[in-house]
Amino acid sequence: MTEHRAPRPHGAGPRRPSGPGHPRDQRSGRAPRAGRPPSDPARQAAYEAVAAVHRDDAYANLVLGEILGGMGLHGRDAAFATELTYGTLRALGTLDLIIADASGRELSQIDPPARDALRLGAYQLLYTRVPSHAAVNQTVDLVRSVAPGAAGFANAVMRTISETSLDDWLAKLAPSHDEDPVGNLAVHHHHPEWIVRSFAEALGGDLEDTARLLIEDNQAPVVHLCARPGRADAVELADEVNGVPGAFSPYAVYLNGGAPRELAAIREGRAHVQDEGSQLVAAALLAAPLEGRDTRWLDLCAGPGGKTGLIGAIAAGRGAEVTAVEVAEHRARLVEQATEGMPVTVLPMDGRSVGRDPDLPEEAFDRVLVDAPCTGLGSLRRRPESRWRRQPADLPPLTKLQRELLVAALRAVRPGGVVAYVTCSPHMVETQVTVSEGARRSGVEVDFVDARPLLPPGMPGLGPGPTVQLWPHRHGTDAMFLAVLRRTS
Ligand SMILES: C[S@@+](CC[C@H](N)C(=O)[O-])C[C@H]1O[C@@H](n2cnc3c(N)ncnc32)[C@H](O)[C@@H]1O
Repeated sequence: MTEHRAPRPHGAGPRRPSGPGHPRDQRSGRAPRAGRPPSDPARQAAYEAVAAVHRDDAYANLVLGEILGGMGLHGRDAAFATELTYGTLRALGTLDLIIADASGRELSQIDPPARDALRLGAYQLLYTRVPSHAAVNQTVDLVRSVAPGAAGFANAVMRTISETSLDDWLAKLAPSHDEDPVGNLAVHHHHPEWIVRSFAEALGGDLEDTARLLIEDNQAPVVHLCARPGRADAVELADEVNGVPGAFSPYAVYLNGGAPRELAAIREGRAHVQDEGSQLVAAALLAAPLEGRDTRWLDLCAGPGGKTGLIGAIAAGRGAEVTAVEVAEHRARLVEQATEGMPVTVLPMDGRSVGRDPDLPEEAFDRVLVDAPCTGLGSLRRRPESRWRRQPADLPPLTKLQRELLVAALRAVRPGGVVAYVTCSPHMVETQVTVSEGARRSGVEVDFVDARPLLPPGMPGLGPGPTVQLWPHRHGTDAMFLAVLRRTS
């Protein structure tokens, strides 16, 4: 196993307190022959993952697992590779500014393999405890193996970066806080400006709160389990998995580490992995007061089945039946797997066909969940690359689809029934605007139900209602949005 931890050198500039380090660069001064892979498998794995994300549009969480498995890396090597991969991908925009300045070149003028190796190298220099000489030498070795002609260039760029502390780089390259506070936050906390602006808008313009959110977005989230009602109890499950019961959801357990798929409770279908915020919004739909029949529930965007798994387990205890709709066939199959043994019927079809398909008649359901496809800006903690991949141009087609699905849901629900509209994005265009436009265009009369009392008592920071926005920095959950509408005619 390669050793990576080292005490932080005194006076080494602002670095992450718990970042990995390398105690001694055993290769210092020794150059490998061109074309040979560098000796450090963790850095090689991180490079392969970052390159695959940029070259093949891969998802880091998926591709890194395959790479680590293929290279047989585990323990501290795997942890170091993960930290380098995720940290580099999160900080990309800021690292690119620094590399461009240090090299005097546009990033587009640097060969992609050398560019990705430099990004990993700059991350080690500025955000970890890896000693500078190790970061420089290992990066030059890596560049020598992936872009042999660029080793001298990489050496010069890395040395230039290493001569300035992170604070000084940020002071030089970030816009001033007074003149451009959003631009300043974007560079300091590694988010594109348009995303910072959208978060600030959803937080009522409070930039200090926005900064807290951005900081939280750069942390790896705790894994949450959902103890399926009727199959597991959260307190007992917490004991079983050496976790702790969640702060808000009665079904939540926070894991202290380890691989969830190895847990017996997951294998046996007593629990599934699910962010606590997702549990809360799904349970809120079922907590809304309802007069009359309460046995036909609809989940209009079900794949891969996280919320259907919770709703289906509650339906089993309340004598209800769930229709779960999912347009992507492979995701519909995942819903089937996630709801095995539950009173759930999965329909692999377009949720917008309400009223046009006999399986989805109008005015037929008592409770409907629309967990709409969205930008996912509320779960950036989980997908390190997605903040740089998402673009404002993604919004118009997504919001059109969201509106159409909400209209379909309002037609599918019976008068007196309730619809929960949910997104894992706090962007106002995907939340408030979609809800008000969807309700207006649906052609049915609706009232907003105050969603706050549908969440556990005493939850802080729920705002003025009637909709609810959860936040990573306030609730430790993804930034889930919830609006509950009752059809009145
Ligand atoms: C945010 S995800 C739902 C997550 C899911 N509720 C869960 O908790 O696991 C949105 C889902 O909607 C599906 N979808 C997109 N367009 C759809 C449509 N027109 N009809 C039905 N499902 C759709 C996507 O394939 C995706 O699986």
